[in-house]
Amino acid sequence: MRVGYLQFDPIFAEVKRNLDRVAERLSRETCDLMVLPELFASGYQFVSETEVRALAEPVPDGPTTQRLVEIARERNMHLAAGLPERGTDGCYNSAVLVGPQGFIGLYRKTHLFFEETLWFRPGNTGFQVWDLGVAKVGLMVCFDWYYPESARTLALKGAEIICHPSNLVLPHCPDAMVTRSLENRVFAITANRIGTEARGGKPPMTFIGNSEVVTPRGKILQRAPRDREEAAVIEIDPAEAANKALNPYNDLLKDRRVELYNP
Ligand SMILES: NC(=O)CCCC(N)=O
Repeated sequence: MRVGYLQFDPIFAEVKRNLDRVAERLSRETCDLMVLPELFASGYQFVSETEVRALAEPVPDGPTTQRLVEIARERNMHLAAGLPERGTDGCYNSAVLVGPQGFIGLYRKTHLFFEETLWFRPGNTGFQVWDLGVAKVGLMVCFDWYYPESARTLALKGAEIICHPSNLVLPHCPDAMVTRSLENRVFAITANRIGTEARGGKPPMTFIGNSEVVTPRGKILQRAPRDREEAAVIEIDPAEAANKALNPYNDLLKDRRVELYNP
């Protein structure tokens, strides 16, 4: 199975331009599953609720999801990507999974970071896994990595690959995802953005790049640079995520002592 990430530098609010550039870049890639960053077509540093509402879109009928479906159909690939979603009860920092057959699923970011808490409602979908046939895939978004329960829940629900659209600004995640993959014996594909945003007189936010694919044994198969756009496609075997046995005496998930975990 060929999977990868598109590390990308969007221009804030230039949704059509960003989508066109992504479509052009993906027209040169062949893979089964490509992960794009969080808020990849809108940008990140919102300055008002009005701005968020203007850029947020319904899922799956909004333009970004529909364009992703078009690309998935044209390129015969699955895409996981982040976008601002306009729900019936407010806006969410969401991610969608689409494929050649169309829209597959929606995830709303559970753990909001920094000023996201001003603009978005906390996600209410919970962590979900979809069986693509070629692999079982789960979604989490950026700051969800800080909570081990995120990747653990996806692993317990059978995810072989965790798609992790991100807009990372802190330095720790790329190394931390090695542990998330190791402790859950899953593949993780983190797709981060690059660039800097400094809007509305706010302090600049610089995104750290370092998108990566990590194996269930914690091996980094590819990590992007900090400050260059990059599309990478790697051959993996999702079945490596099926066996949770560390040795004949230890099974990572079966051996959990849940009765002792409650604080
Ligand atoms: N957009 C985000 O959720 C950033 C999370 C903090 C970090 N890990 O950079």
